[in-house]
Amino acid sequence: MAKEASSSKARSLAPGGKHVGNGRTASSSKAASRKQNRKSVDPTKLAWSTVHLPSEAQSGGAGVTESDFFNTLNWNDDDFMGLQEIDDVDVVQESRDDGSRTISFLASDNKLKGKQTKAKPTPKLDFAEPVALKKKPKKKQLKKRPVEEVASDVDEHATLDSLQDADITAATEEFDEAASDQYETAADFTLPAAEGEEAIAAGDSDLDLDDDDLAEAFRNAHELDLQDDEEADAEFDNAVLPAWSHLPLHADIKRALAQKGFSKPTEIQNRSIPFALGLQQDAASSDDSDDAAAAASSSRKKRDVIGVSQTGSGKTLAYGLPILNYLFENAENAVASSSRSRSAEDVPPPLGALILCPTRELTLQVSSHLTDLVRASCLVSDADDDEAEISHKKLLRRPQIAVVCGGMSEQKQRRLLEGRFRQGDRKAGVDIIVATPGRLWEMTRLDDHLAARIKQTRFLVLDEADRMVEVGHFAEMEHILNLVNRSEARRPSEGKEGQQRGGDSDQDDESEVESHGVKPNANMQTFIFSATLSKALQVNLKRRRKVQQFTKKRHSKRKENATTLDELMDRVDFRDESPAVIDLTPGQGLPEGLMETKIECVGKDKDLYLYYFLLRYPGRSLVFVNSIDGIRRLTPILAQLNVTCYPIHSQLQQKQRLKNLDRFRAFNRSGKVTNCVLLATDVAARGLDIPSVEHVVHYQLPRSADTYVHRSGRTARAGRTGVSLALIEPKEKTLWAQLCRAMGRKTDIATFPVTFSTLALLRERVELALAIDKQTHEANKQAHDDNWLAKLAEEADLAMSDDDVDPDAPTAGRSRAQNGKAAAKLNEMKAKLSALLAKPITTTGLSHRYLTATGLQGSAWVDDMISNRSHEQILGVQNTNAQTELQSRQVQPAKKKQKMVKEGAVTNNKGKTASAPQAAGKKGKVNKQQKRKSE
Ligand SMILES: Nc1ncnc2c1ncn2[C@@H]1O[C@H](COP(=O)(O)OP(=O)(O)OP(=O)(O)O)[C@@H](O)[C@H]1O
Repeated sequence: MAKEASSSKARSLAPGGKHVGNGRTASSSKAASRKQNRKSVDPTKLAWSTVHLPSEAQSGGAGVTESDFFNTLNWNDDDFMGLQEIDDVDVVQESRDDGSRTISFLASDNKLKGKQTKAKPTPKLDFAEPVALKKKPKKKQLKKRPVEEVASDVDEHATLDSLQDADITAATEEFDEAASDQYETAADFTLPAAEGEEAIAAGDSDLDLDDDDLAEAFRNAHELDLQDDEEADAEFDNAVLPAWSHLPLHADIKRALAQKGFSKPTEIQNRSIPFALGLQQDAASSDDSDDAAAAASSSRKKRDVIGVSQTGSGKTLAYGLPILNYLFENAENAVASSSRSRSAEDVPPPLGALILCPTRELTLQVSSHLTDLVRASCLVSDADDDEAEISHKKLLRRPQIAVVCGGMSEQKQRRLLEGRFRQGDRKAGVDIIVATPGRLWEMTRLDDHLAARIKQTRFLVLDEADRMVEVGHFAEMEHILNLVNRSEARRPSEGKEGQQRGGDSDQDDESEVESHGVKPNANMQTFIFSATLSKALQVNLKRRRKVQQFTKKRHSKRKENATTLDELMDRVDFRDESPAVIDLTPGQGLPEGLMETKIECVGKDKDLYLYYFLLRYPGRSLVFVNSIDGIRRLTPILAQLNVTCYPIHSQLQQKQRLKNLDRFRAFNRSGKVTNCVLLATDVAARGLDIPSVEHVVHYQLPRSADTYVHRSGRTARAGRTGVSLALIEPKEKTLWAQLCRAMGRKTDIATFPVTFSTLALLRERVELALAIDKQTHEANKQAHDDNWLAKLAEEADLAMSDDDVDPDAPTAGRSRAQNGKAAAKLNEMKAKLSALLAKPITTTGLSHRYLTATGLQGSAWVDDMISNRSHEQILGVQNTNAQTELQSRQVQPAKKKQKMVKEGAVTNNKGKTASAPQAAGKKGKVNKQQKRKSE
């Protein structure tokens, strides 16, 4: 075997990347002798140290403040995040005759984390002949610490250079104790972001090593140890999860489900997974049973599925589990076969699944949901250790998921798509791509390799399908679907036989179109899911084969009168002649636990009612506004009123969008839901799964029933309860009636009970906040105009006086004195509002100074205080939640009437509760009449 050795310095600036260098000036004889003492070492045993951010970060060298510095960093690139380095280590690459290579790391003992007495010196990592390692030693009791932590401990006291061998040994002894399993250590080492959910969501958890040689060395290290996992791969005991026992999912997936506490499948999962796995051949919906197409398609084992079920019912796993199951079972085969075919013809390996979602946040969430399950499937518990830990060796074999969406670095997404190194192959590419159509097409059209992978995808998912195919929304969808679609001439609708195939063979139809050197996958399974796929759409999807729709004539006609229905039928090339349709929506697609309610009020009072609701019923509330301008107006007003709110809309930077979502999701230190508001446009209406959202408020009505359903579905998820409140102004009444009609609603929803005396007390606060906002705007505008003028004057080298005002400017004529006056007024209003906000609201008839003087009411309040039931901000009322309030009014109509009268609401002559402005107006009239009488 001819060997040709070369020494290299490797560098990487990727998260989790390493920088190996021997660039130290080693002119001394000491250095020379150190070189002589070098031997081949396991890279995972080296004492890597974390690379810290440049000192500008601390000094603000790149800007005025530290945050300025961070703002100047391009976070879309990798900067120094996660980089680790080591000096004085040689990376030696040796080529063999057969084309394989070996990589070894040469270093002296003092470069290791500890003494190497326990571990055998690592042999050269050999691609061709992996060396079987010793069985994994038992874990020690001491808790494992990540390498970075230990390495930074060392850094704190001295540089590696200056440390004596003994010091290094002492500093790393603790780590050495803990890291008895070298490959778990390696996994910690190479997956520093693996502990952070966000990183996983963004796809950072992969072995994201930029340097090929280094990563290959790690890969080999991992591969060598993979054989150790066999005992953990034991059969799953179905008694642990009896409700899942009828679904033959991979044992590790069942372990993950148990670990996540998903004790039984949700109904959509229960009904759709059997079709996807090929267990059930009749369509789930009974009306399909007489359909000859169903019989025809029974020859096909694994079915295409169209799933419709209410929001929050677990649709992600309904399509995710069959995909993961396929990939878990076929992982090794797929990679092995892909590498074979690649070496022969250089054909890109097929993609496992392509999941298309309408929003960026949803792509991240779907990816995170599936990654979570994949990670949970890799948990192994040691007999000595109660706590299960992730086996990174297992994780390496599991499907990799990458997100492709706008607003984030395209370059990084490209790199993530390459995936990590795996058996017998170089980077085999990720298995699952979760993408928004825009960015995916942008990347695909310039990348034949990616296009070829997509073309062969085994699964295609359209999540929120109705939205995805909405006319004019995702022009790029058409291009992507064209990639995976077979030629139109081969579609079943043209009457050609032979499209149905059982089994999973991907190479049995030679006549299909070829481009990019590959054919679309004849066995691709298509999953289409949404909470709002209309019945008509489902029926037509089932009958699509009967419709002669693919002639060019019809195609052009469709373009003119296209509907969502036609779009979906025309665009998706189901391989299954009659996809299984599982529709579990009883009618409107709203979750069972949702309590809908409304408040009718004049438009200018919406802010007041919103504030009332948010103050009276604290919790996690999602407020939908129709426009970005609306959000920009409301955010500062709520902030003035001390309501913690985070905006989210499409014009916000993606980083900020995600940050705001995270803040909204966050729990406080004691693990409780924080009282906060997410102010959102419909960018957050679909799919987002945020735990414990108690209220959804439609500040403005959506323009379609589907959007109303999706917005409302952000609460009452996964079997929980929640409230959806619509604020309806008079001009929205027609729209509301249309929405109700579209949802097939016969009776209107209940009006939310409002305590008008409390509302009146809040009016002053809201009016002040609005005035402050207006004044601030004016002041800002004035300052902006002044600055502009001053700048022009400065550039022209002119002196400015009060008279030098642009006569055409709207604020023209305002003197400095006037500006000063305005500022003083603004400060005064702010002070007044602060004083109001500092004092809790006191309900009528109650004095918080002289509790005992307020009789029964006061003593009841004291009782409530003692038993912790009183409202924090409104004295005299109990801390009830909106659901209880609504329920109690609905359950006790008689009591409700009484109470409403007591609270100031007026019932009209039809016995219905009057809407708020009506009530307020009538009350005003009544009071005036009484006043006149008494006079
Ligand atoms: N079998 C299960 N048991 C318990 N909880 C589950 C199960 N499957 C999924 N979930 C949980 O249910 C929640 C909602 O799931 P998911 O987001 O998939 O709903 P969805 O139907 O896609 O909602 P939407 O229509 O709004 O997109 C998630 O938090 C998920 O973890």
